[in-house]
Amino acid sequence: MSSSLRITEIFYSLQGETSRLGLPTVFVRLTGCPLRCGYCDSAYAFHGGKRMSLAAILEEVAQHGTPYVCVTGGEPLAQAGCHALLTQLCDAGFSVSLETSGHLPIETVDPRVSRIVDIKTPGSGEVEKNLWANLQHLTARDELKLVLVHRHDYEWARDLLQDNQLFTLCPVIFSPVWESLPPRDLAEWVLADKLPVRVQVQLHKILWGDKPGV
Ligand SMILES: C[S@@+](CC[C@H](N)C(=O)[O-])C[C@H]1O[C@@H](n2cnc3c(N)ncnc32)[C@H](O)[C@@H]1O
Ligand SMILES: Nc1nc2[nH]cc(C(=O)O)c2c(=O)[nH]1
Ligand code: SF4
Ligand SMILES: [Mg+2]
Repeated sequence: MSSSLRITEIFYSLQGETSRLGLPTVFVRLTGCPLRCGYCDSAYAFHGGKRMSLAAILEEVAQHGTPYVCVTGGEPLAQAGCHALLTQLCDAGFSVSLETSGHLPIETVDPRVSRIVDIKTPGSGEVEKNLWANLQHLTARDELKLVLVHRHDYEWARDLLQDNQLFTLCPVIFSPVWESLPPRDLAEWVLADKLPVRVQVQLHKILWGDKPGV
């Protein structure tokens, strides 16, 4: 049934990631994910959730009275109805971003949406799930994100970006796995290599800790 979606949570917080960092934002977290990244901070969204109609989701989002909406999960694109949700949010005038694992096709996403496409690293345990064809669909309004577990992930990401000229497609974010890779180490590696990437630490976890609903 594509006119409803399974939803883990809808909440209002500061955007903690991407170039929209710090903006008051409504988050819609869709339930379910076909991947199992070892570091996942949203495993509570793998199962359960509440089935909601698109109209009910739109209504709850609108109640927060803020223009920025981030659709995430779980893996949002794993539910077919996600596309209609994204389009309806854009039609309603919201500025919409989508957090996706890069495992499912992004080219059918409404072009008004800013697509934040994760490239899964070896340290995630899910590197073989990357859908490399997605890279050819990225535009300047999208962002590439690499969440890094350790130095080996950093070198893998750096070499991938350099060998394939990925810096030119869209902004690139390097983010350390929370309380695993020290952010200062990542910062110093990027400075030493002079990489044109943005090092980003999850703002909401600095403010409120690692928990649902923030
Ligand atoms: C929970 S995922 C949901 C969207 C999608 N499944 C994905 O992986 O992009 C949202 C973002 O959080 C990142 N993330 C998950 N756990 C993390 C952690 N422990 N530390 C840093 N980033 C994390 C993911 O890599 C992804 O960029
Ligand atoms: N504040 C806040 N910002 C976020 N940006 C992306 C998130 C996500 O879980 O995808 C997230 C989240 O969970 N909380
Ligand atoms: S793809 Fe995203 S939601 Fe799924 S396990 Fe990985 S980080 Fe978690
Ligand atoms: Mg999160």
